[in-house]
Amino acid sequence: MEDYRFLFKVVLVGNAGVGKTCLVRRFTQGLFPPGQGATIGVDFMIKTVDINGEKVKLQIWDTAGQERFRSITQSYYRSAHALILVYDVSSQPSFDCLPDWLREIEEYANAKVLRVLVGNKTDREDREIPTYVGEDFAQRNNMYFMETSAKEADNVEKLFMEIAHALIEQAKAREPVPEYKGNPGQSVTLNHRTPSTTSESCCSRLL
Ligand SMILES: Nc1nc2c(ncn2[C@@H]2O[C@H](COP(=O)(O)OP(=O)(O)OP(=O)(O)O)[C@@H](O)[C@H]2O)c(=O)[nH]1
Repeated sequence: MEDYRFLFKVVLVGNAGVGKTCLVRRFTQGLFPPGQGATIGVDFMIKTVDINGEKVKLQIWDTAGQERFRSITQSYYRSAHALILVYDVSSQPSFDCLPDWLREIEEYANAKVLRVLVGNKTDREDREIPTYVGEDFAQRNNMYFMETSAKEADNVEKLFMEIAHALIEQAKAREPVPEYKGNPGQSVTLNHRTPSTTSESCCSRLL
C-alpha cells in the first residue's frame, strides 16, 4: 500500500564511472555491486525513509554519464526536486567537467532544484581533488557539498537523508503546516535516524 507523506525525485548526474550507480545501490540495497556495468540511459530505484516520523518516498534516478545518452538524461532534469552532481575525487577530468554539467543543469532543470555536489571514492589512495577544492566549488555555485565512498558506505546514507530532510523543509516552507515548528530555511542539519525502509525496487531501463 502506498503510504507516504512526501514524494521527491532525486536525479544523479556526472561523468561516466564516477560511481553514481554504486551510490544509489549502496543506499537502496545496502551493497556495493561487483563489476558494475555502465548505465544505459536511465535507471530508477525507490526507497521510503522515515524522517522525524514522516514517511518520505525517494524516487532516485540514476542517469548514464556517457555522452551518447545525454539527450535522454536531459529530459529527466526538469521534474527533479534534487540533483546530485557527482565527481570522482581520484579523477581530475571528472572534476574539470563540473562546469559543463552545471550548464546542463541551468538549461534543463527547475531553477529551484536543490543542487548537491558529491565527491565520491574517498576510500581511494590516489586522490587528486582535495576536499577544500570541492567545497570551494560547491560554495561558489550555491550547492551543498559532501564527500562519499560508495565502497565503504561512507556518508552515503547521510547524503540521501540530508537531501530528504532539506526537501521536506523546502516543501513545508512553501506550504506551512500548523504543527511545523522548525526553521523554514534551507538548513540541512539532519536529525539523523536510521531509515526504516520500505524498500521497493527496481530497475527500469529506458531505451
Ligand atoms: N574505490 C571506489 N570505487 C568505486 C566507488 N564507487 C564506484 N566505484 C567504482 O567505479 C566504477 C564505476 O562505478 P559506477 O557506479 O558504475 O559509475 P557510474 O557513475 O554509474 O557510471 P555510468 O553508469 O557509466 O555513468 C566501478 O568500477 C565501481 O566499482 C567508491 O566509492 N570507491
